[in-house]
Amino acid sequence: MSSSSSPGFGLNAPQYAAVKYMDGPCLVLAGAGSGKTRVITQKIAHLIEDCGYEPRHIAALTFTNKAATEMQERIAKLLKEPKQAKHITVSTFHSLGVKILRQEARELGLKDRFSIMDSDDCFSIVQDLAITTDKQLIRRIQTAMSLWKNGLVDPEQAIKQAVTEDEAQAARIYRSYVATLAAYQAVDFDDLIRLPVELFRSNEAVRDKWQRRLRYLLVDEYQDTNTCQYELVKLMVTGIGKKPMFTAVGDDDQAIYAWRGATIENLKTLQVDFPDLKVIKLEQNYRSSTRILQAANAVIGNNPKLFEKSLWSEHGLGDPIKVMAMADDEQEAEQVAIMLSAHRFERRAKFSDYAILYRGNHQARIFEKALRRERIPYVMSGGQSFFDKAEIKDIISYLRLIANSDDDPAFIRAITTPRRGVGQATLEVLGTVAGQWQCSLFEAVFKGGIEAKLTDRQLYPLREFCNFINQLEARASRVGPAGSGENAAAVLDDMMKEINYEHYLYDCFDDRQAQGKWQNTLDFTNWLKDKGNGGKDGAGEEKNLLELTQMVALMSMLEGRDEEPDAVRMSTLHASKGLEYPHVFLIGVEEGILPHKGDPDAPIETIAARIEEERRLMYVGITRAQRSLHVSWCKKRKRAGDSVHCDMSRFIKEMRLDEGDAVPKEEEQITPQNRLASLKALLQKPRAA
Ligand SMILES: Nc1ncnc2c1ncn2[C@@H]1O[C@H](COP(=O)(O)OP(=O)(O)OP(=O)(O)O)[C@@H](O)[C@H]1O
Ligand SMILES: [Mg+2]
Repeated sequence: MSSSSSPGFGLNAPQYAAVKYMDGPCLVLAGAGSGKTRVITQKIAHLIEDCGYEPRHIAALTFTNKAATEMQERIAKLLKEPKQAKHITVSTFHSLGVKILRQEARELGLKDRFSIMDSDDCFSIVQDLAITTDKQLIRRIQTAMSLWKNGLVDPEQAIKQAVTEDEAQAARIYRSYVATLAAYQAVDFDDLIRLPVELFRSNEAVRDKWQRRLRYLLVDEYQDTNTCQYELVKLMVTGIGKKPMFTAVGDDDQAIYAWRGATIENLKTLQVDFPDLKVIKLEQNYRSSTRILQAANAVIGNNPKLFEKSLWSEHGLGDPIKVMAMADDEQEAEQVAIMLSAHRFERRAKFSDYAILYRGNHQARIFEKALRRERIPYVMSGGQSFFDKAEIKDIISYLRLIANSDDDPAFIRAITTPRRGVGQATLEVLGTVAGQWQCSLFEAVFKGGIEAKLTDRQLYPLREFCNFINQLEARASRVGPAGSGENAAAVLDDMMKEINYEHYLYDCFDDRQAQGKWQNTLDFTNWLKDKGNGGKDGAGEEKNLLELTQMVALMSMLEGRDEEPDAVRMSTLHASKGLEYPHVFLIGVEEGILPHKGDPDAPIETIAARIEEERRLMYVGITRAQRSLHVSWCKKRKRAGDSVHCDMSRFIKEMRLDEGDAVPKEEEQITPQNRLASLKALLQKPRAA
């Protein structure tokens, strides 16, 4: 057992050892809540304060932007000079990729103002290339392409490897897709990591430069890196005559991204590739009370073990875990909302102390309604992100076009929202000639010969639009820390005024909708201005409009904005990784949902592997809770209008709850009718610590 006395930095002995270890590569392998992320922040402070590292020579990789922001704030608090924190690269793999690509774009034949396509853009591109509207098919092709990219398989290799006709078709589309992105001067999310890897592999000088730039690397949630990300880490830390300097932390029991190409094998590979890797294990959990931890250990005990681990906590037994069987999903949502409200009242807790966690986004809708009815404020993560809202994407399309006029998808969206007298027929002609001339739509508008293709009346609004974008571009490129004084805020404000977006919204939607949408765009532009000035307290780097645009593209990936009002967090299990909440409601824990039903025709070993991954997801969910955990499942659930019978998830049985962990009888459930009495009863009970 680890000692809980603190040898320094507020850490236990093995944590301290991991922080102090500077002789080479180091892997901290430990269960949930054991302080892995804390080791990373403390180690960064140690590198700066005690080892003479300059902040700009340190890079820490986190799994989400939110985690990165939090980490940077925490490090700032640990430093004698908190301002130094902003010079540390704390980012996701994808943001680091953008940083590298932005500086090395030319080496890759990209302009430095490349666009980043989100998965909707990519969906449309594949749709065009595959000449199909079959959404399932398009998604399958997208997934295949993503796995190829993450596995560092290029189109020619993919074509050669294809066995079935479906694979061959996907591989051919992959080849055209890569060419299309190149024509748009655009990259997709997978490229953000793949391209730096290719660059570092092929260009020793560039790799050397980045190795000198980033001298110590730290990786959080290492178990969820994919082949490509692992390759990037390796390329960044190894070189002839160079001692690899990095610390990775991870937990094989929390690997939940195999479906996106992540591979736990990377944990083993690390030991093979770096034979003198120092492996440190942590066993004390600082997050959860013992009952929660025991349930988590019991569940994950059903998976085969890669590494032996056992977690314990000093927090005492804690509240019993409550399992609730609900009649149906309506009742589940209603009950959870009422119970949460009562629980919060009883504990005098904040809304933000609560999280409602679920397997899939579709489960959230019914809860949103119930929460609204109970007047419980909530924020969503891992669902439809703020940045995926149509109005936000409209504004972003302008920003993207200002940054990169070759970005055809952005061009089409911006020129048609609001409409500027450019019709579909005009755009089709423009698209055809741009294809023939091998140039972007924007470029085609001014190319000699276009007059023969389009009438003056068609051409005029096109040119007016392009001139408008050019003017904004000229101003935007003057924006920035070293700019001539015109800041991102002014350019944004003028742009919003010029396009008269508010007017457009009121034209297209009813007043209430338009108002909501307009408020969203205001929230967005204000947030953007704030980021441009270096964030809330100016703790981050100042950013120009181009950098802001690229940052926004990344935000849409996994998460929402980073503000934290006092609200209940609603999140998918995937998006809850690394986070902790005093009180957690884990909902919809049924066979078919968690574990997810998956493909019934899959071969046995993949079914087994899938159940194991689902079990890890359950483990992640349970271990988010600090003090209380409620688990609910429904006997019936509506699916496509029909009410279908559901069974309790095997994972609930696997929690091996004892008598103390209550399963409330139906008559004990709180209903709107007996609610007052229930609340009174709650208040009369002695309050838990
Ligand atoms: N030595 C310690 N003393 C007191 N509290 C600690 C210590 N180490 C970690 N903690 C606290 O325990 C909680 C969990 O730590 P942390 O988030 O770093 O764990 P983790 O291993 O990264 O968890 P996960 O696997 O879920 O990402 C945090 O609130 C952290 O501040
Ligand atoms: Mg962590």
